[in-house]
Amino acid sequence: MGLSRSEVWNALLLHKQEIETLHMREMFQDGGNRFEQFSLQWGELMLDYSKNRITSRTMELLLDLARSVELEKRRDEMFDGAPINRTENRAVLHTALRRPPGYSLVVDGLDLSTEIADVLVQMKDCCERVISGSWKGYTGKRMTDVVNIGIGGSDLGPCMVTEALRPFAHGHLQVHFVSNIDGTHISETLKKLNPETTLFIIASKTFTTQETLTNAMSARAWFLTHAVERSHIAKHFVAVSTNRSKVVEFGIDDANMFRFWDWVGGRYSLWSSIGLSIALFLGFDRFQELLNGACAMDEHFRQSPLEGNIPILLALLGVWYNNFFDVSSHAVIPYDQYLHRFPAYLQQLDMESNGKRVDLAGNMVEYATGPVIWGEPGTNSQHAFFQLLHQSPNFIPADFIVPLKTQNPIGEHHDILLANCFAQTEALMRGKNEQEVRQELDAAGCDDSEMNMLLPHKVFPGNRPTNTILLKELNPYSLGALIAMYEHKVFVQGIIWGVNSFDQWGVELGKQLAKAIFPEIQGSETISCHDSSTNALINAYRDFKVSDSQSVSSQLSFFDPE
Ligand SMILES: O=P(O)(O)OC[C@H]1O[C@](O)(CO)[C@@H](O)[C@@H]1O
Repeated sequence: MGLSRSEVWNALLLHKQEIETLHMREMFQDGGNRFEQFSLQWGELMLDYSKNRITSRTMELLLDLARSVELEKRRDEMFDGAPINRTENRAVLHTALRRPPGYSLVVDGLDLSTEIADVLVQMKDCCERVISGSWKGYTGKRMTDVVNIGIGGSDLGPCMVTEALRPFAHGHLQVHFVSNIDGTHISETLKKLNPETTLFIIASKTFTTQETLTNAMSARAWFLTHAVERSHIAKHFVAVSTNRSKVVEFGIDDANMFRFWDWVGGRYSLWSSIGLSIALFLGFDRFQELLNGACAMDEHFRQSPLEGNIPILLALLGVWYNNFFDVSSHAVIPYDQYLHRFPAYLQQLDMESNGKRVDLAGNMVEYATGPVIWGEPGTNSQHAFFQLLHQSPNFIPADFIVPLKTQNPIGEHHDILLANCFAQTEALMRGKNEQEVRQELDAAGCDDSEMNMLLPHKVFPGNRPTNTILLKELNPYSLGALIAMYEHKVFVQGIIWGVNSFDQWGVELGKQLAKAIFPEIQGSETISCHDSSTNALINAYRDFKVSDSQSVSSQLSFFDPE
């Protein structure tokens, strides 16, 4: 029977109607300690989910929903290496990358732990050589800069982590990330670099990704204009990939390849050798702490009962709004500038995983799946889109992520930051009702006509749900745990919705069409084989290129409305 026709789904629909009119403000007033009831402490991480539109009955029903899809069994299948990525017939074992040494995991007769340990040793050795300066460039100088060239999972995770953990960096190296095919990205990055002291990491699981290979070739060409000798490439280019033959074909020394495996999904790969840029920036020990934090969260996810399990609770709350309140978006607001890339990272993790319209059997789902994930750090976001969070007709649930310790204790900055954060979740929950606005306007001396004009604009409906995730400190260990927490949240939602969270066929069509359009853009024929819109766009660009190459003035007249 389909999920949306199941008994528990119907019970949730009915329950939603019962509690729909309840306001969280009243729920907090109605005796009992909601915070105690709906919060969890796990090590140095605390989840406060009391500011949600839930009662204890809601949570019982949501937990029943989780049980009805045999969540625990499905979770164990993932950890044990069953081929749960069915459309690609692969296991999903990024969790194996962060297990402690000596933990054996045999899949298809192969002990993965030995392979994983070997690559970690290779990464550690590379880090030690680069950090100590014994890894020398073609003129005998030590490396000062590392450029990670990759895209999607081969960029977003390492980029987010190195930004988040900047205060923990060794200070011996700068890291740069080049992902976009837009030549601006690599050009602006290369401008800052000295070829004699730069190490390029070409990071691509498949080693066939157009953006990464094009950027890598441009980097190699730039390097060779300075270094001249091709043999120098070995000292300045390393690769991270599952595809040895393509790496060698590209011209990277076999010894300079750090491998990983097809059972590591791109968006789950920062724990693998894709994390080399992280390890180089922070030092290998700190990278290991990141793995340890993730491993601790894995154990929490595997062993805690459903009702005390942080990723499961977050996933169920997401399902509650997505499927029963028709909310299709979820905001993530870190109150920490170092986490400024965290929402972008989560977008791929969540949306590439659960943005699916068919279930595992290939049937269309009859309910919403993955929400749109978006966000920006506080307090900047307060001055950008919080207006909508507070007063739009529909509500958008949000996660507030808050490290209690600042790495930059200057003046009162941190106290003001946290005051704002706590005020926002309180305001979103409480709102401001008509009576309160009236009192305020009265006190300000408003007459009746002004009062009536202003009143509706100044009312805040409140009842807008938030989760607050407090971390004692943002450090490698807690960040590892935080990322793993979201990975498992996404996994749980995928299980509930019955989709394959580990493939991404939806990115293929655009890639295929771009391959067809590329030669058309470079040719001399007027294009007429697409729809009229696409033909016109291609032809406009081709015409522009011709006129641009003839004169700068014709370039300007192209945009002239006359
Ligand atoms: O690491 P690769 O193989 O270059 O792929 C990069 C990214 O491209 C995608 O396949 C989507 O286009 C992602 O899933 C992946 O993280």
